[in-house]
Parts: sequence; structure tokens; C-alpha cells
Amino acid sequence: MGNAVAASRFDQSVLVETPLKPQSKITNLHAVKKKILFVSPELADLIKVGGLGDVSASLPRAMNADHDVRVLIPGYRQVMESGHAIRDVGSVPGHAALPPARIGCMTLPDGLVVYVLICPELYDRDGTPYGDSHGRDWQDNHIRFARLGLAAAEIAAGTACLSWCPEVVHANDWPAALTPAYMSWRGQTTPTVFTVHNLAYQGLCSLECSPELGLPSSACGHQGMEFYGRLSFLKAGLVYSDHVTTVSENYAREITTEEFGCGLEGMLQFKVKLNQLSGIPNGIDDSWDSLNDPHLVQGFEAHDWEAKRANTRHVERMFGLEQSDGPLFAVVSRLVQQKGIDLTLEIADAIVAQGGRIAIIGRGEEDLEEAVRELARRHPGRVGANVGFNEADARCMFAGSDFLLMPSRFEPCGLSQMYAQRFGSLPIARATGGLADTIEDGVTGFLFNETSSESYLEAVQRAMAVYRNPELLNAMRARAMASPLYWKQSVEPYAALYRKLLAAKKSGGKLV
Ligand SMILES: Nc1ncnc2c1ncn2[C@@H]1O[C@H](COP(=O)(O)OP(=O)(O)O[C@H]2O[C@H](CO)[C@@H](O)[C@H](O)[C@H]2O)[C@@H](O)[C@H]1O
Repeated sequence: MGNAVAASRFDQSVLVETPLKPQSKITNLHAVKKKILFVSPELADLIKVGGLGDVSASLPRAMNADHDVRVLIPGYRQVMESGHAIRDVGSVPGHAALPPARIGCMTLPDGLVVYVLICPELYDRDGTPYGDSHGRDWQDNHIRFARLGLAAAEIAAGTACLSWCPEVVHANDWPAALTPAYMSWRGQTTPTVFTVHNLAYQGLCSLECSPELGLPSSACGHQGMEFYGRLSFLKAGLVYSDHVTTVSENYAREITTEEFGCGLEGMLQFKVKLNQLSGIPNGIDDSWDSLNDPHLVQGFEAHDWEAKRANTRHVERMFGLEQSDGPLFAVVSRLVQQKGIDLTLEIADAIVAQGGRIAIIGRGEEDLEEAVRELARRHPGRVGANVGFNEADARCMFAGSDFLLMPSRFEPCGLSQMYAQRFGSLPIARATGGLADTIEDGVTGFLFNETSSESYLEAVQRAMAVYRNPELLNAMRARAMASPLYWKQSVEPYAALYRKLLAAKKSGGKLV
């Protein structure tokens, strides 16, 4: 294993920073670089369950042009065995039932600095970050992710023995949500941002877990993280952070309604009144380059549809599909209720009957995994399913398909539809959350309104009609390929938010 943990107590990563050059412009740039700690349970380079892994890999890198953003993640087995050297740079003491842990530092090949929370009894396991290989949540998830939050708080307080201390802490989703909470309970004043990538995952545990987490009594009341008789990590992130963001403007509005608010809409409406909730859309990174992506059998640009076709033939071979002139539909998704996979299963026969073929890749809930396998068995040569996930195959599918099926019940932002657009595959999606913000109906994809197979099928029929009109199809493909935002364009709103929080802290004033 290449993950030697050296014995130093000091954070040597400072040694790789560009030395300051007096009297030069670079000096000024370094002077204004803000130190940001980005706390996340996933980082696509090392471990990814879904879109949060992509964002945690892309956003800190995009921000690093102007800031010094470092990521903190748990030292899961996959992280410790990733082959990247890990230097021992600090430690955090135990607290209640949270065991003490070490902090390692990993510098990825492009220079991204990643702090790794090393605590084998919590993280050295087979399975995913959240559960075992059968999809069952780890019983001690409250301890595992409270440990993450408290370690971040210690780093922010300067008590983790690191030589680096953040000026802003940015925590993501429920697994990192106790970061602002512990910081608040300990009287720390470093500004905190909490980003909700998915409000439906809340990190709930029994109120009786409170002593294990070492919570103050105020935490267990309605004004704290109590939620319908349980403790909610997600609510803690909302209550105790200085500002909450979510990953599209439309979803930021939707979560203040009963339909999408998961019971938290009242407090989210309150956040809006305080000007403490906003939507900042996700982007995609530069690797989504249809001409130069090494995973594709043939790179292509807009209007080089013959080259795109070579990718279609490749996907047909990958999934054992018959070659035909009919459209190829792709599903690249976590197989969970949110994504409306059941709706795709309902309309699949109609797609096949009209000459379409469907290729499905993804994993998730066991019953949905079995249902897609069964669909493929029923339509040999017309429907192919690969239950599992790998990035290379996903990229080939975005490049080779004509349409991406994404009938999500809700979608905070969605990345897959943007990946598909960039690779000339038109998303067919429900007009919800970030899907409604990133897809222009009839121009860069197709939208439908109702969570029903009728509404969905109507959009699929419109897509099929466009497919029969090559001129229109190609015009839409070209528009779609030019439409997704790169991360660079999403970075400034985060930077502006950090500036605002720092300015408010400096003036000692309340945020308005
Ligand atoms: N079975 C699987 N295993 C591993 N990876 C898989 C997978 N199936 C698909 N993927 C990949 O995961 C990513 C999916 O990202 P999305 O943003 O579309 O959804 P997700 O629900 O995971 O993310 C949540 O967080 C992101 C980030 O903010 C929001 O965009 C989104 O709306 C929200 O639901 C893509 O890179 C895709 O290729």
C-alpha cells in the first residue's frame, strides 16, 4: 500500500505552497486568498456514491484559482488504500462516545490538499461511506459523522495540531452537518456555510443518542436539532450555520414549500426572511470535453454526428443491443425512488414498441435493481441493463445515446443531464429543481410536468418526433452541447458569499 503515514506532528503541506514573492502581483493574490475548509463525506477522486462526490472534487478545484480550499473527508478503507501518500499532520481528542482520531494530509497529483480523518474503528470497513455492501446503513452512522463534524470544528478552532486554520468552513449535506453545530455550541465564530445537495437525506437518529454525541441540552429542543421526536443532523446544519445554500435556484424555492420541504419548509421560509438561504447552481468540470475525452471510442464536436454515431455503436455492443436506426435512450442513475426509475419501467414497453432501445446503468435499491434486470430479460436486444456503476461506461453512454431519461420526482440540481447535454444526448426530464433551470424545453432537451407515465410518455413522443427530423434533432444537439455551465461560472457566487460572511464577522454585525 502506498499510504505511508509519516510521524510528523506538523502539517507539511504548507511546504508545497508557492513561496510568496515580495513586491510582485503574486504577493497580493496570496494576501487575499481565503482559507476555506470544505467538509464532505465523498470526493470523486477517492470515493463517490453520487453527485456530491463530483461536486466535492470539482468545486474546491475551481475555487482554488482564487482561494486556498482544502477538503476534509473520512478515512474510509478506499481512501486509505487509494495509493496516495498520507502524512500524519494532526490529531483530535475523543468526545463523549466519539473516539480520538488522527488527521492525515494527502496532496492529490494536481495539488488539491485533502485532510483525511483517520479513525479505523469507524471508517475501515467494506461497503460504501454510508452502509454495508447489502445497502444497510451502518448502525453507528451518528457517531461516524458526528466525528467528522467535530473534527472539522477542531480544525477551525486551531486545536487539531495543524499549522493551517480556515477562515470559512463549508459543510455539505447531513454527514457534515454537525460541523456548524459543534462550532456554534463551542462559541466559535468562524463563518459557516452549509450546502444542501439533497434535503431528503436527513441523518436521523434517536434522541437517546444525545449523550453519545456529547450534545448540549439546548440541542435536543425544537430550537435545536430535534425533529419530530428524533435528532436530525440535517436540521442542525440548517439551524447552526450562518448561511444555507442549495444547488439550484429553483430547488432553493421548492424546499420552502410543503411538497419539497420534507417537513423543514417552515424553518427554511424563516431562513429566507433572514436572507440566509440561496441557490447556487452546480456546474460541470473541464473533463466533460466530447472531443478529447479518452473514455470515448471516438471524440466528436457539434455537427460531427458520424463520429457521435461511432459511440452509439459502442454502447450497442456494451449492452448487447441490436443495431438499428431507432433512437437509443440511456438511464445513468442511482436506482432510487427519487429518480423515478419506476416511471421509466412503466413506459419502457411503449418505447420498445416504437423502435427505441434502452441502455441502463446504475445501482441502488434492491427491488429497483431487480426490476431493471427483469426488464432487460423481457426485451433481449432492445433493453440492456448493467447493475453497477463505473465512470468510463457512464461517459460512453452519455456520448452514445440520443436521449437521457431523467424523470426525477425531485432533483436539487442534477449533473447527469448536463453531462448528457455536453455529449449531445438530449435529456427528457421532469420540470423540477435544477432540471427546470438547466433544460430549455424543445431547445436543449424535453421537460414534462406531472409525475405520471402519461405526462412522461408525452415528452418521449415529442423526442421521438424530433428524432425523425434530423435537421431539428441536430440543431437541438448543437444547442444542448453549448448549454451547460462550467464550474468556473458557479464559483463567483460562492466567493461572494464567503466575502459577505467574512465582512459581517469583521464588522461584528449580524448578517442581513
Ligand atoms: N449508481 C451510481 N453509483 C455511483 N455514481 C452514479 C450512479 N449513478 C449515477 N452516478 C453518477 O453520479 C452522478 C449523479 O449526479 P446527480 O447530480 O445527477 O445526482 P445525485 O442524486 O447523485 O446527486 C445529488 O447531489 C448532486 C450534487 O449537488 C445534485 O446535483 C443532485 O440533484 C442531488 O440529487 C453522475 O456523475 C453519475 O454519472
